[in-house]
Amino acid sequence: MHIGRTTLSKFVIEQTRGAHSEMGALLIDVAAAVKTISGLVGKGALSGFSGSMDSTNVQGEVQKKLDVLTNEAILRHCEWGGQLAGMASEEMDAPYAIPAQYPRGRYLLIFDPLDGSSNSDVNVSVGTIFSILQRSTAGDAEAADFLQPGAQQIAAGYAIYGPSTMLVLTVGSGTHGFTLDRESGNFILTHADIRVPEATREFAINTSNARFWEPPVQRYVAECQAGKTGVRGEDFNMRWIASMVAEVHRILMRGGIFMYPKDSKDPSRPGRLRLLYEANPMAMLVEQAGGAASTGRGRILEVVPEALHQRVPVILGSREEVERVERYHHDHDTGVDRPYVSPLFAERSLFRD
Ligand SMILES: O=P(O)(O)OC[C@H]1O[C@](O)(COP(=O)(O)O)[C@@H](O)[C@@H]1O
Ligand SMILES: [Mg+2]
Ligand SMILES: [Mg+2]
Repeated sequence: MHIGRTTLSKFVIEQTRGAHSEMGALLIDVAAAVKTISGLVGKGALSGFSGSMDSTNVQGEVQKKLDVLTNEAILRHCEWGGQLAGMASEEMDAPYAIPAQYPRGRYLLIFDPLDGSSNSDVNVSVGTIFSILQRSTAGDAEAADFLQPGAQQIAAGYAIYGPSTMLVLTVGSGTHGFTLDRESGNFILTHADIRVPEATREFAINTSNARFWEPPVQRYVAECQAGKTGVRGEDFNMRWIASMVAEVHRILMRGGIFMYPKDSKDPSRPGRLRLLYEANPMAMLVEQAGGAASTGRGRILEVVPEALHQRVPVILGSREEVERVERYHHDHDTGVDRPYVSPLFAERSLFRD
């Protein structure tokens, strides 16, 4: 495909020809919503929408004004087109029913309208994540219709609102990036067939949670930190933006591993990130780009969902690194590995003679 002048509309019409031709129109509506959100987010403090609301969402998180506005933007752009049986989002307790006056279709759209929203007031990249599933029959969707393993996604993508706005998309045949041309208003294919480098030396994890991690993750991170002096024999670099979209985008561009693993901080939660509208779409994008996405104990895309807002451990990125972390989980679960000993307490450390 000729890079430079292929627009998103042209691309999706070509790629969804046949069984999923109606989905092309839905993706074009999603892209229109992304453009609206890009404008809103890009105004920054001038929009008058900085800061938090008095409300919390279903996960008990204080909603930002932008969480609510971006959610509305996607609902309004996508509800009328006739492709959808329903929508669900991080910001709504239950699925959104398509208003009676609009036609229905067989697709389900589930999204995180503003990912990394804690960053929106500090002018750091945020994003939108979305996943498209299908219902076997047309009609109004219920929550149970969304509870499908990620392997059944028909399409997935994210938008990143950074110095440039990009929409990164898969319809099951590779992962492709489009950059918003602000002059023409078109998304132009600028990153065809993105490939995640297999081996890398960059990791991303919120180390403030280190004491709550399981031993396999403590082992992996300790080995990265030990660098040249440890078993890896090489120095690693670390990044943490606190915006999953920005982390995944960096990994798609230059490799690395991103982890929000299982931890014991809140025993009622098996992880921080949400399966259906954060982990699954990102897992599909990363796998389609040749990377891997795991809970540490299995492929994310094979997790059978039990609830709309279910959380899941996430370890994704360059294949070799993800497989190593999986191996450490396996070693731990089967008792093969030695217990992790903090360097502070190891032989000839601060606390030993
Ligand atoms: O506060 P932490 O632990 O750094 O969490 C950051 C994580 O939370 C998230 O911001 C959650 O997304 P939301 O902003 O959509 O709730 C992820 O993007 C990111 O990986
Ligand atoms: Mg999010
Ligand atoms: Mg969000």
